[in-house]
Amino acid sequence: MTPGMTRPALEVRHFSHGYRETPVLKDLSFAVDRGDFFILIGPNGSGKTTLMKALAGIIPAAGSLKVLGRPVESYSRKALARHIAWVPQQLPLDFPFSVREMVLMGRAPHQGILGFETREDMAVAERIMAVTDIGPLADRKLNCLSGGELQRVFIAKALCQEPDILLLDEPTAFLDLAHQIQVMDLLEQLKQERGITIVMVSHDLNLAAMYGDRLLLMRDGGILSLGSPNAVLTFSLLEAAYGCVLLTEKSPLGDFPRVTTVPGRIAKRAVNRLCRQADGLDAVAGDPSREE
Ligand SMILES: Nc1ncnc2c1ncn2[C@@H]1O[C@H](COP(=O)(O)OP(=O)(O)OP(=O)(O)O)[C@@H](O)[C@H]1O
Repeated sequence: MTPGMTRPALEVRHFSHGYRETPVLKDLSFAVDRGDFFILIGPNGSGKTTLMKALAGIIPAAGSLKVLGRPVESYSRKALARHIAWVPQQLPLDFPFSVREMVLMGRAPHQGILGFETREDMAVAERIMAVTDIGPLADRKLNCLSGGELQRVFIAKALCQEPDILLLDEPTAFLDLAHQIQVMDLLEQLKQERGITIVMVSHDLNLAAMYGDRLLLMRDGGILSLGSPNAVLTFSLLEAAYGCVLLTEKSPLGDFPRVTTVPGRIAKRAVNRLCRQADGLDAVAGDPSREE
């Protein structure tokens, strides 16, 4: 076994970051195991993107970060890019490049000083464009693509880096349902067949439940919970994080939870019904006019 294979992919110790005076990441410590599908969840503004940017080295953070057992500072920029690839949430639209050119840019960390593409670089790019379903778009300019197509191009560019660790900020945000599953299946396949560690942000708790090995639930710049989907996606933790009622139950698809959003009017009716039951007024059950 290669030295360092047993070390976590990422080790975060006492990570803190603030924008101006406001603390956004508050002393976070955790590790991501190699080959894990690790998903960050949490409400808007809880610090998920900031944490991902700090892991990707885009913004500084106080504390320490080890990548594959080595301090992140010990890597050159190019060496780090051979280990970690990053797909941001906000994708640049204004590049005057074709899809193929953009995907090939992912090969840069593997190229020599002159940056010429080899036959192998071209073959890797073509293979990855095929698996990400963007082959037919190869000659289109980026500014002529839909949001979902652009998202798949940037995922393909990151995969072209052939990284050990893939960081993705809401990679399914602009995708239709079929492409959401296609991208998540592809990430799962990369994890299973190549041992790639996947760290991603998602607002989709059901995708997180179905694909995640471990979930990190953030609230207000801190870690509210870290563990398996069954441990993290509980009624009380989700209510504490999101401040709304979410129905959690065992999924009919496997040993993971299914989370259903509950509209306010239905939550209110359910609470009213429970209150009436507690008061011994069950006779009104079934009379919708009494449920409001
Ligand atoms: N460049 C910035 N300057 C100042 N404050 C920022 C900046 N970027 C983010 N913030 C603030 O930091 C906090 C965390 O933002 P962040 O984008 O990390 O949250 P998030 O959990 O990813 O949110 P979302 O789910 O909405 O994408 C928010 O209060 C946000 O307003």
